[in-house]
This record gives sequence, C-alpha cells and structure tokens, in this order.
Amino acid sequence: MLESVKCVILILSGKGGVGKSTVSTQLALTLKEKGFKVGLLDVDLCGPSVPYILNLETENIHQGAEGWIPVYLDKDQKLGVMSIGFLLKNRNDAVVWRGPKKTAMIKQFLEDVCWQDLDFLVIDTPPGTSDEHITVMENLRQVPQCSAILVTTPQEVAIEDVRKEITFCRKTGIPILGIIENMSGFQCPTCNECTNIFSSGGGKALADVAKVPFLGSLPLDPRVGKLAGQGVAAVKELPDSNTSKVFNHLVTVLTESTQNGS
Ligand SMILES: Nc1ncnc2c1ncn2[C@@H]1O[C@H](COP(=O)(O)OP(=O)(O)OP(=O)(O)O)[C@@H](O)[C@H]1O
Ligand code: SF4
Repeated sequence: MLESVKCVILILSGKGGVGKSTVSTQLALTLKEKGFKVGLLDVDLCGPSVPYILNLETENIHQGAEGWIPVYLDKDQKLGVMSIGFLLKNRNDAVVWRGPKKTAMIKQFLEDVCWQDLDFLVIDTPPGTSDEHITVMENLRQVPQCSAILVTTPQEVAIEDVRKEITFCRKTGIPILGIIENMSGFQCPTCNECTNIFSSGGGKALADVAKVPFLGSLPLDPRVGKLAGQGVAAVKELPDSNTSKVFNHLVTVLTESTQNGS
C-alpha cells in the first residue's frame, strides 16, 4: 500500500548487470543505518537478485489480513524487503510471463504489500524501459515524492543506454536525482587503494551533457557484497571506502530533496 510511503526512489539502468540491484540494496541498507524506515521492492521479475544479495533466499513472504507482509531484515522492522524471488522455489526458475501477467503482478506488488509508514521505498527495476516501468510509473501517482537514480558503468555502450532512461524519465515526468557510475575502478580490500582498470569519468561526462547531477563513482569492492549478505551497510563497516562516501552523499541529497519537496 503506497499511501503509507513518503518517498519512492526508482533505481534504473539502461543495461543489465551494471549493478542496479547492488545500488538498490546498498541504498536501502544505508538509509536504514541512518535511522529511516525503509522498504526495498524488487520488481525485476525476470532476474530478481535482491533476496540473493541480502542472503534472504530461504525466506518466505506471508499473506496477512491486509496484504502481503514483507520479509524484514531486522527485528525492529526498519527494512522490509519484497521480491518475486520469494515466490520462486528456485533462484534459477525463470519467470516467463507475457506483458499482462507481469503488469498484474507488479500492480499487486505496489498495491498489496503492507509497508507500514515508510520514509523511503527503494524500487529495483528491470533493465531498460519496459511494461514493468510503465506500470510502476502509473501506480506512483499517490506517492507524495518520487525520484529516479540512474546507474551506469564507465563503458560507452552502457552510457548510451542511460540516455534512453533519461528520455523516459523526462517523458513520464519523474525527477532525476542523478547518475551513479558503478564499477569505476577497483578498490583493493587490502590497502584501500582504488585503481582505474578501465576508463572512468563517462558517467560524469554524461551527467554534464544531460544536465543532471552526478552522484559519484562506485568502485568494484568485493567487501561491499559480502557485507550486504550479512545485512550490513558499507557506511557502517567501511566508513572510509569510496562506496561509503557515495552513499553518504546520496542520503544527504535525498534528505535535502525530500525537505524541499522536489
Ligand atoms: N561495486 C561493485 N563491487 C563489487 N561487485 C559488484 C559491484 N557492483 C556490482 N557487482 C557485482 O556484479 C554483479 C551484477 O550486479 P547487480 O546484480 O547489482 O547488477 P544488475 O544491474 O542489478 O543486474 P541485472 O540487470 O541482472 O538485475 C553481481 O554479482 C554484483 O555482486
Ligand atoms: S593495491 Fe596494493 S595491497 Fe592491493 S593488491 Fe595491489 S599492491 Fe596489493
């Protein structure tokens, strides 16, 4: 039930595998760490990876009197998670549905989950712009605030795809909070040194051209995925990492934008 949600953040990417689910889960964990009440909704029906990233694969969702009860990461129920992955018996069970069935499932996800007064609902979407995205957008009208974060990698092809996402957001009227460049270099777990293996700076260049804010560069950092599997935010355990700097900045931007009502 979206009436009880103050702000929705859509995580979008033009291409698969650029780290959308990693950003979604890390953002949800960071917001929880900062004291907010958070929901994480995975509407990537064909590749739901949130339960896997958060090590919740054996969990089940339950039908309560008022709708589906999300899986809570913590006993204080500060972070609730909902994903089609909880409904599949096996992670490799592909969901091969036609448009109308997908649309119905997403509508149900948006309307029938008991979120209970959330400060933020982070929605991990499938790559590209599909029926799923349109359904999500159509159902967000009742939410007071909504914005999108675009995830890309430094490579040119991924950036080209993000342009399409920018057009989609502008056509549907959803404010773009900014662009995150993921897999931008490698942060060594031993010495914390960050090395640019490939090119970098493409996300910033695109943000400048498209006139949207650049939110930062996330390096490849194997420690971050491991911590997420334990339900721990990078900002808590790795405060000096580049990942933490980006997510701290992101939370500042988000809180400012919600205070300004934009
Ligand atoms: N910054 C990072 N540091 C280390 N590993 C990362 C990082 N970002 C992503 N990965 C890894 O890359 C893989 C793809 O990431 P992720 O699942 O988040 O991408 P996605 O865009 O959501 O993919 P899909 O389109 O399949 O849903 C995962 O194995 C993830 O652990
Ligand atoms: S960055 Fe430094 S500590 Fe890390 S692998 Fe390279 S040399 Fe070793």
